[in-house]
Amino acid sequence: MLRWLTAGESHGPELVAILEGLPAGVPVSMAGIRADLHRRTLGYGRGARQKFEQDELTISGGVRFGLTMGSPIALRIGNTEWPRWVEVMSAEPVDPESLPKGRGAPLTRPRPGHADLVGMQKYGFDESRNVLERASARETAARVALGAVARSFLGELGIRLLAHTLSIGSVRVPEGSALPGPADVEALDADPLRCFDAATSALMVAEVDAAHEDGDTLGGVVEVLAYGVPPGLGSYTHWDRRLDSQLAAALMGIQAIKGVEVGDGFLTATRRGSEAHDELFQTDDGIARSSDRAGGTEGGMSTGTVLRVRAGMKPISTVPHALRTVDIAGGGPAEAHHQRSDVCAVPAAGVVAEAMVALVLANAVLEKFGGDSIVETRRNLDGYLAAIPGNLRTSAASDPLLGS
Ligand SMILES: Cc1cc2nc3c(=O)[nH]c(=O)nc-3n(C[C@H](O)[C@H](O)[C@H](O)COP(=O)(O)O)c2cc1C
Ligand SMILES: C=C(O[C@@H]1CC(C(=O)O)=C[C@@H](OP(=O)(O)O)[C@H]1O)C(=O)O
Repeated sequence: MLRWLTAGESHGPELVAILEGLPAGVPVSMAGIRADLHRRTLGYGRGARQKFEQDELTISGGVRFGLTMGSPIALRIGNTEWPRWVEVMSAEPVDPESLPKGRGAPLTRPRPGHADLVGMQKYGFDESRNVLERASARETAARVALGAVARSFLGELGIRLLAHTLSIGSVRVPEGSALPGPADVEALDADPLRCFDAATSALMVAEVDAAHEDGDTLGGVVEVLAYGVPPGLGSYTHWDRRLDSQLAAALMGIQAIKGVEVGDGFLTATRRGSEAHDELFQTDDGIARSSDRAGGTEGGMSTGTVLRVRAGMKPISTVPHALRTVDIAGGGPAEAHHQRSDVCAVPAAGVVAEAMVALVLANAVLEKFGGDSIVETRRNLDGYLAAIPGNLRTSAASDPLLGS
């Protein structure tokens, strides 16, 4: 089993992440993790902080000479903003009078849609600094770093992931458009909205510009695709063993994600049964499916076809055209606190979603195939695929990367 944990605040000295349970021999490079951290900072509509803050990565355990050792992997991501926040985020007590006027001021006008108000109620704070510091999606940098390691493990087994943007606000990629594949990752990284359809991407840019001009914010939908996933990850035998339930929980665990779909999801619920499922037929090299509406899971297990999951993100809650709230210090109506924020962080949410799917799949792979070294895991996977009788095999056409 894979276990992982993150700690750290948005304006604290650093984020810390630990990943435990990965076999030895998995390649892990600082450059690879940094590349993923960089991808998370991209996207048209992100705020100023992404431009000036650098993710300062340190690997402080579990990796030697570029390979995992089987021991817990410890990652640290320094916040280069820290020098400006040393007093405000001091672990030691400080004299409140000595705090800088702006950054150190109590935040008493909770933002609707953010964690501010309920966080104060729940933890007994009289202003929201302690809440927003941890509720902030800054923490997703730590998850993306962990996801990069999980992705490297999956890559060793021929599993490749990518994320792309399906919609921004009301602008959506046309239904039935071609799916991007592993070879398209560079093009997706280069697109301002991580959108595979150039015409739609241009409309999305205009949608972000319009929201920005209006002092408003936007959400949208991202889709994560995983190629090369073997059949049989997860299980129908119990609710929490289902791969789809684990994927849904992981995606919902990302800040601001309010809906998850597996495959065609809610659209499938509107179809008749005859139009909703993926029919099976025999080919020369195995059983194929006529379509991929299910998104690569049946009965809570991966089918061996491309895995496809979606996450819907609500618009950023720090709205420049400030929302109405109450000032809990003086009582009475007020405008919600606003300094700076992203107009739209959907492309970044896609990169985070990819990391979360990678962590879920890595865990599911280890649960099924185990192994203390990557050689052992690969041997177990190959043995399992080879042992599936010929009349039950999935056609390679279902997912060219799987090739079984
Ligand atoms: C990548 C990413 C970037 C975000 N950037 C901001 C931001 O700049 N300002 C903001 O108010 N919320 C931002 N959010 C959303 C908040 O983190 C989120 O609204 C908050 O945690 C409450 O959402 P919840 O109700 O889903 O927990 C971002 C979320 C993600 C995933
Ligand atoms: C710092 C990141 O995202 C932050 C997520 C975030 C929020 O409320 O979630 C609010 C913003 O932080 P601040 O209010 O300090 O500008 C974003 O910049 C990051 O993703 O690295």
